[in-house]
Amino acid sequence: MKPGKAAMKEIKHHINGQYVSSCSSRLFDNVNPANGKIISKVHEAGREEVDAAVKAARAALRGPWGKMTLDERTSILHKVADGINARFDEFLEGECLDTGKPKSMASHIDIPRGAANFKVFADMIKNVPTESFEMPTPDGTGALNYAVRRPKGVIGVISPWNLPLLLMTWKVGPALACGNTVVVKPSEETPTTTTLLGEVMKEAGVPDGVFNVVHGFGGDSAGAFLTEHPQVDGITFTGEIGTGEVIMKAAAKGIRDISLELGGKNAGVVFADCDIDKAIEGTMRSAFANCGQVCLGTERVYVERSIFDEFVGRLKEAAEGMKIGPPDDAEADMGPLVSLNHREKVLSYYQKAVDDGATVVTGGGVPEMPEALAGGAWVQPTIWTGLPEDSAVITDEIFGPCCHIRPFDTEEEAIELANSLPYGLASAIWSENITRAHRVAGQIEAGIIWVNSWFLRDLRTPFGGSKQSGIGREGGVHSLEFYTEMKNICVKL
Ligand SMILES: NC(=O)c1ccc[n+]([C@@H]2O[C@H](COP(=O)([O-])OP(=O)(O)OC[C@H]3O[C@@H](n4cnc5c(N)ncnc54)[C@H](O)[C@@H]3O)[C@@H](O)[C@H]2O)c1
Ligand SMILES: O=C/C=C/C=C(\O)C(=O)O
Repeated sequence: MKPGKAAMKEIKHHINGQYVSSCSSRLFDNVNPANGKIISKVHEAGREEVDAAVKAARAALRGPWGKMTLDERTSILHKVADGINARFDEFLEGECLDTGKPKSMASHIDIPRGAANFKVFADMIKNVPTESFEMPTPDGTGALNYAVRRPKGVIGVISPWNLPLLLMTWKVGPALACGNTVVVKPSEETPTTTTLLGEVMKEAGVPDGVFNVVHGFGGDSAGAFLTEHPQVDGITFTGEIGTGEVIMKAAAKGIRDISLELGGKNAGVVFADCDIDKAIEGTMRSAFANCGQVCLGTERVYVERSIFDEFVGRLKEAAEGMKIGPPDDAEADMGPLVSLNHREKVLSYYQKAVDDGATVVTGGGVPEMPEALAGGAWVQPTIWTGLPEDSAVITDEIFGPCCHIRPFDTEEEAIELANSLPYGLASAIWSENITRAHRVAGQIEAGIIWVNSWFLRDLRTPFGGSKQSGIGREGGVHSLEFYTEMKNICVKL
């Protein structure tokens, strides 16, 4: 190292309560997508580190964690939440460096939800009852059945890069509340906050081995090694549909349970009787928030013909009014995409839209940014009209700040268009006619429907996708269902 030059930060695995390097010394770059600069070097786990993490997690099931009372365990999880809040600025800095997202957004959504995910599920496991049934027996004395929850065991958690802390804790919170131990493989794009959480766990009194982190990529790397590991009892995954298919195959070996929260191509349906101010504001967020990198986002918008031109004009004006900027810019509405690689994918769809004959209402390219940010993964918010429904731009999840708007004439047509793809994660319906809104909500094939809102989250509600957008539900008691084994005890009286 040259004199005066600070050493590059290294991100290590967190195994059995210790930060450890990879035996292979294989490191990969963690890049700041706002300027293309390397933030840190990340250790890539091989089979050996993954095995050590899984073994630590298994041993911890039988250690102090497994012997704690529910009160002890849940009070530790409250301390984890408090620990995240106490180190709020460090989490915020780490999340925003990894993703480039505006601090104004991450400080309202990502980090607070990271803490809330521990509190909510700690409280839930204490308050949700299990069932019991009394039954008659031929001798007249009867029997009593009662169900108890037991931890599933070692849970493998594979999480994506778009809301790194939020989506990882959405799984780790309930998994630990239910008494499991975890091995987390965060996205290679966003390793920082998951690693920092290891320190918080330790400070909060979570016993060693309960929360482990291994870093690396998916196929033929840490992700695959973890999901294929025979000592992992359950796998919870959020990410792309294609990855979900691979993980499902891995889980089949040894019959391990899975929860899959996958992608989609969500439809917004805007009726002429909507409050158009609310519909524009909500569609803006659903198309462009987090630079369009939200699984619940709306990339297909269907608008009733009588308000189509007004809606397109106003969404264009709103999109053009957005400020694009780096995390520290308090005025910024939108940051960069997560990586230059992902920008290539998004821009390929921007080109495809033009090739397929779209009218580019706004955007369609790369914004001009100041010199210091020129190496970042910036992209313009983009709106199209005029594409045929079979264009890949309409059928594929792009995961960028873009949407296509198409007019419809009848409610039936809108429902048919919304349901036309093999995905079904979320949908947003805009109408002041509440009877119609209920009627349409009941017919749209998606796991999550918002009426006159978007991304309004109550953590007690079922969350997940229908069709190819996922398997299972998390949230509320549904998370408890996945992260516990229900055992029925039948006592002859
Ligand atoms: N339904 C939801 O709740 C939800 C939430 C957020 C994101 N998503 C979806 O996630 C996607 C964006 O995230 P992404 O690009 O990080 O997804 P991704 O599938 O590429 O990666 C997600 C994680 O899986 C790992 N992985 C990749 N290949 C693997 C393999 N063969 N075995 C094991 N692990 C593997 C990655 O390293 C990463 O940690 C979008 O499709 C989005 O819709 C869904
Ligand atoms: O990008 C997808 C966002 C998912 C959000 C949640 O899982 C949540 O709010 O719990």
